[in-house]
Amino acid sequence: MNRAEKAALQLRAVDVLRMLKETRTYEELAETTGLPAGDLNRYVNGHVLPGTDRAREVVEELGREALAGELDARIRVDDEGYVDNSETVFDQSFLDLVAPVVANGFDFGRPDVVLTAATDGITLAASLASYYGTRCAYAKKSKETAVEEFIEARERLQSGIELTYYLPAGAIDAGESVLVVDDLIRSGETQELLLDIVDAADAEVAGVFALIAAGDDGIERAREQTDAPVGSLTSV
Ligand SMILES: O=P(O)(O)OC[C@H]1O[C@H](OP(=O)(O)OP(=O)(O)O)[C@H](O)[C@@H]1O
Repeated sequence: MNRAEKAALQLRAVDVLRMLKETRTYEELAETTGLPAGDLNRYVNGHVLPGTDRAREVVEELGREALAGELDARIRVDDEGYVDNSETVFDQSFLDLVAPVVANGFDFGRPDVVLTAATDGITLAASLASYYGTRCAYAKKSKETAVEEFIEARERLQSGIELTYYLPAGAIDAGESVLVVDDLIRSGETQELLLDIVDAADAEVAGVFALIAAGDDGIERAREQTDAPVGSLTSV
């Protein structure tokens, strides 16, 4: 890890601690983290940065658990099992905290492109792409007027409706590594279409990630389609 990477990790740990501090006293934060309250106070106030080992623990272990807890608190599930996660996908700052935890906590290789499906996956994909310093692309259910060539993926859904996703052909180049992400995975149909697009582009799958897995079907379906790591931050 070079000096800039160390500094970035230390700053991300401070971001995670600040988020946790919003709903905790320093004593409670000390209990959650196992770190001394005095040190935490200095980190949260920006007087001192946590060392690399501590920073890594905060971001990778504590961060993942804490963010999953925060995510759970933001999810609303209605009587029919439909998930409302607008509190999460509309909060770009929260997703900016999620990105490093996802990138460090799962075994995804560094992608060239983070790919999602419009609409709700876009803010997560943007945070991850920004974290990795790579491009973000999203497939849409309709064709953009001025674009001439598309990569298309079509599927007949369980409901019987036929769904096509379109991605401008230049968005992914052959041989590139693509991390496929979405806010939610339920049946896995959307992820399957995105994986088909990666395949049609002759690109490689770096991984499949969803913030929320509604049941196991979608995750299992994605695992059948790729050997790359597949995971979610939480499940309902
Ligand atoms: O695993 P699946 O069963 O395919 O479900 C997951 C998809 O459903 C939602 O999108 P939706 O199609 O509702 O479009 P939206 O993002 O525009 O709301 C969600 O954002 C995922 O893309």
